[in-house]
Amino acid sequence: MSCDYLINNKEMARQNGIVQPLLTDLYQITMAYAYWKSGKVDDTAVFDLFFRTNPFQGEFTIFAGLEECLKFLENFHYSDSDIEYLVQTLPPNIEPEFFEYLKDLTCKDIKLSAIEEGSVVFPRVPLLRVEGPLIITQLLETTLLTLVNFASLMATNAARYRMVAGKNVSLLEFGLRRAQGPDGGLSASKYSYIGGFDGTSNVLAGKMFNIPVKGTHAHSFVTSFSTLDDLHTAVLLHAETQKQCNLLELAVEWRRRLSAVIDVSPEEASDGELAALISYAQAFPSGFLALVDTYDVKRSGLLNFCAVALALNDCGYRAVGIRIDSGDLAYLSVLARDTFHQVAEKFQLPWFNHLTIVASNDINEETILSLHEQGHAIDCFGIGTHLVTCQRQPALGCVYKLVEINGQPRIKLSQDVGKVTIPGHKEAYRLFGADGHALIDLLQRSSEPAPEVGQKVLCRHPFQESKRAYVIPSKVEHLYKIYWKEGRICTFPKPLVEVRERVQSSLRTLRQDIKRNLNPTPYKVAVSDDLYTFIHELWLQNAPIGELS
Ligand SMILES: Nc1ncnc2c1ncn2[C@@H]1O[C@H](COP(=O)(O)OP(=O)(O)OP(=O)(O)O)[C@@H](O)[C@H]1O
Ligand SMILES: O=P(O)(O)OC[C@H]1O[C@H](OP(=O)(O)OP(=O)(O)O)[C@H](O)[C@@H]1O
Ligand SMILES: O=C(O)c1cccnc1
Ligand SMILES: [Mg+2]
Repeated sequence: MSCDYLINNKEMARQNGIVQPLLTDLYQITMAYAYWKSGKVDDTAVFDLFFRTNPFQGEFTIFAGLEECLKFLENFHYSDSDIEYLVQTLPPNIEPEFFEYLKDLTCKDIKLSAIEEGSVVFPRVPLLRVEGPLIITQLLETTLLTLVNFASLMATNAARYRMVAGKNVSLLEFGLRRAQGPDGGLSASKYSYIGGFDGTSNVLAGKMFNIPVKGTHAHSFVTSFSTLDDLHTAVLLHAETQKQCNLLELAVEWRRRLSAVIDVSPEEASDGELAALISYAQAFPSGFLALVDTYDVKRSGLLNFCAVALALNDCGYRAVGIRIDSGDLAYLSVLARDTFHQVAEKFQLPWFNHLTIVASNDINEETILSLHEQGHAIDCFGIGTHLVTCQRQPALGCVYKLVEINGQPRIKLSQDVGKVTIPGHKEAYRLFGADGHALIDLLQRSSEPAPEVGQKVLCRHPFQESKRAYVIPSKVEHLYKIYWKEGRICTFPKPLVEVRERVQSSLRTLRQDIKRNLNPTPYKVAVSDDLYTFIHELWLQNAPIGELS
């Protein structure tokens, strides 16, 4: 606990400065005034934060963003300049006492219950339950939504990439340049890591969240060299003996010798590219990973890379690998691997077989699936645009709905049954079958006893009377923990690596057909018999009876 607290405090100090009470919609503050003016200061409310549909045509979502929500609650306070701004911005008839009220507002009376961050979650099951004074619970709406929506969408997207890539491939997030602004980029890096990426190219994300930072180099580095004369020095000190090696001479000689093995003439290969790779190798002799597609992978890049890698080997270093950023990634990666095998055999260097092949260039889930089908030799995908912009579905639709006020349930009706809210203060349970898989999520009224292992429970579709099933759970998981109460965090969020592990362990509890890419089976979310009756009675009470004329 003390260790968690330290981690938490360290990150707390680095909270994203723009997450603050005014990062909200104006209507939250105008409603707060109207509530205040109509004497609702002591009213208490319960809000549920949930989504209605899984993203990416999938049947699961990963819940993320909880830690940031807790930081927000902890720091919730209107500064003097916030109040000044509101005084200027709201209409002049606002009573000054309202601003005095806002000045003193904190989250000390809020209770926040939530599902553990990194868990698989499903439509309609509240991710957060926020209880407390009506005005403050209302004021939290937009900020909590913005903190949970993108985080969960991103973590889900990343987890889907991890699923299609499989566990033997590394995934790097390269998206900062394409992200929806700086904050979108930072969040994308953080939640990609949670979702199962291995690292990011985003240096600030690395520093802030302790995520491994990784990368190669750009085409501009290669094109900045045009001849071998562009090299300032040819020298590299030997890794062990520290003797001066002439890396340039060695590489040129290796290129000549290799041309027979690889069947490419050294005259075809670019000298500028060779100079660039030598220069990069001098700078990073132990971390030499070269971009090989600037001119022509087959005719230039591979030959130049192998020449520099063998020259480095003469100096006591092992190269790391290559990156391919254009062309047919299946074909070129296999070509590169075949080349490495040939070199390994010819020069008795077994490690050459295992050089890393990184692929990038507009990669998405479908590309990875297609590459797997075709066969490829890629060890690592660098993914930017499609991942961080969630191009396949740019938003998750979490909503924040009032379900109880002053102990009285509230229901929001809609012509669209899917949009009717499930009223009242509820608990959520995950029921597991004998084989260890999650079977169903069950919502109950909080006053009901929890379902028990081995005891038959009637699970009902919330709106379709005929859809119901008995479940005898082998395991019951209560999905909520209280994270915030009496003005403080009471369950500390776990460090990022543990949330990342939680994503994978939680996904393992889902049957394969729920996770498959094409036409996955929906996971069932049900309500208890009691809650079913409660919803429908309240529905009838609230739905006006029409008159036909
Ligand atoms: N073997 C493959 N199977 C399926 N998709 C692939 C394969 N190889 C590459 N791709 C994808 O095909 C697209 C190729 O895009 P595009 O034609 O714009 O790139 P390019 O011409 O190869 O490269 P650039 O324009 O950057 O020089 C990319 O999205 C890439 O990820
Ligand atoms: O393709 P993404 O998934 O977004 O990954 C990031 C891209 O960013 C880099 O180059 P950039 O796209 O800036 O230039 P290039 O496409 O001309 O290489 C890199 O080479 C990738 O192609
Ligand atoms: O390090 C890389 O290779 C990288 C980083 C960002 C974008 N594209 C590539
Ligand atoms: Mg690109």
